[in-house]
Parts: sequence; C-alpha cells; structure tokens
Amino acid sequence: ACCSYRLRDALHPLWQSPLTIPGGTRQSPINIQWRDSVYDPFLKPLKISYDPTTCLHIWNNGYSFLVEFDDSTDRSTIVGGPLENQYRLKQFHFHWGAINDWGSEHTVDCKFYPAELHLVHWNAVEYPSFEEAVMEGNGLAVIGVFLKLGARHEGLQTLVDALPAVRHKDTVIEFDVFDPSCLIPSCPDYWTYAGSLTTPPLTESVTWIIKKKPIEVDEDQLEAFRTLLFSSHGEEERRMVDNFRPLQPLMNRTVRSMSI
Ligand SMILES: NS(=O)(=O)c1ccc(S(=O)(=O)NCc2cccs2)s1
Ligand SMILES: [Zn+2]
Repeated sequence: ACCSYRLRDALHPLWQSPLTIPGGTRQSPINIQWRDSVYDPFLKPLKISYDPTTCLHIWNNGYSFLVEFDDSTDRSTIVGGPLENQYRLKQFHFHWGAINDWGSEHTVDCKFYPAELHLVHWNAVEYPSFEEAVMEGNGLAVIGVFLKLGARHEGLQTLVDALPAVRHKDTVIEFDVFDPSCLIPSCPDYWTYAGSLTTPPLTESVTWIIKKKPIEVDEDQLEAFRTLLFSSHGEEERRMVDNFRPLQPLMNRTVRSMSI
C-alpha cells in the first residue's frame, strides 16, 4: 500500500497496550483505495431513524468526547445498508489531529481528513447487551463520517458550545436533545468493510459503514476539539489531540461500495 503503518507490535502511546491484537485479521482503521473498492449492487441504502430525545449526556472518557444515548429501546436505530439486522445507537465520538493535516482514522487514497466522526450501534436483535455485542463478529455497526475544513457547521456548534464543561477526563454534562443525523451527509454513498474497534478492546466486531462525502466544519470548531484534555482535574494538562489509531493492514479483505 502507499501508506506505511507503524511497527505492528509497538506500544501505542495513547493506550499503553499493544497496537495490534495477536492474530488480528480484520483490524481497523484502514486506507480505503477508491479504485480498489468493489461496487456491490446488492448493497441497500442505509435507513437512519434517530429520536433526538434519546440523547443523555456528553462525557470525556480520556480518549475522546462521547455523546451517549438511551439504548434501552429501539427508538434510535439504523437498518439496511450491509446490515442483516437493526442496530441501536449507543454513542458517537470523534477522532482528530493536533493540526488540520491529519486526524482521521481511515484515509482515502492515503489522504487524511482533519477529523472523523464515529456513530456506534449494536445488534440488539441478536444480543442481550452492548457488552456482549462488542465480542461478536456482527455485534457492532459504526458509521464513519469525515470532517473537512470549510463552512461552520451549525448542528456541530451545539456540541462545541458544551465542550468547556467536559474539558477534563471523567467530566460529564447532561445533554437532553440532539439529533445526530444532522452530522451525517445527505448523500447516500458509502464504503463498507469488516473491521474492529480502533481503541481497546480492539475486538473484531464492527461492520464499518464509511460515508464517501465529508461534512464541513470551520477552523474554530476543530480548535475547540483541541482544547479538550486527556488528563483529569488536578493532573498536569495533556491536550487531547492525535487520538487516532495508526492504519492497519487490509489483509484478506475487500472494501465494497454501494455506488458505482
Ligand atoms: N473508534 S471506534 O468507533 O472503533 C470505538 C472504540 C470503542 C468503542 S465502544 O463504544 O465500544 N467502547 C469500548 C467498550 C466499552 C465497553 C465494553 S467495550 S467504539
Ligand atoms: Zn472511534
């Protein structure tokens, strides 16, 4: 591939854990080579149905900031696309860089975006809990959306305005109503492949659905992400930046495309 990835058994500074899991054959993230993706006419459009009132809170977990949802019912779900079942929205979060030249986890033709949004869903049809679904090959479905520098994103701004309240690790604030579909491009085109979580436990349980079109955010909004901290109150301040995992080998996988 045109991109080099780090030594496969190096320790990752962010997690002090092995960068790869032994015997991993479907790790994420990967580089998506546009011309190598294969059009699959059987792929359907993804159907997204989120209820904004299922939003619970925003918290800084020391890796990223997460917006978590009430996943005790099927009020916020996705279905269709490459998925056999309906999946429930659990949380969404972002990955970003110290500067705009990098920050996304996936790359497209070896190009980084300054940030990437992940909306995490779990297969509540086949598994009784999120924790169990995390351990199963078809347990999770994550929608990836690239962020590029451009116009201010009004929907994102409501999140950005709340970030000062979750600046430190393990801080949380209530966040009652938010519709994450405002962060997903209206263009239906996506790539999909079988992969993993990109942070521990790195389990190979994710059907990735990566939107082809990015959303636009402005410089101030990206800078707001960079004001967050990995560190807790009272600790020496460590800026939360570059919270993305290095690219992983594609191995024996094909990236499918739902559009020609
Ligand atoms: N970057 S990403 O979308 O691949 C994710 C990494 C970790 C995710 S999680 O929400 O499953 N938390 C991990 C777990 C919590 C409890 C048991 S495992 S999602
Ligand atoms: Zn993520």
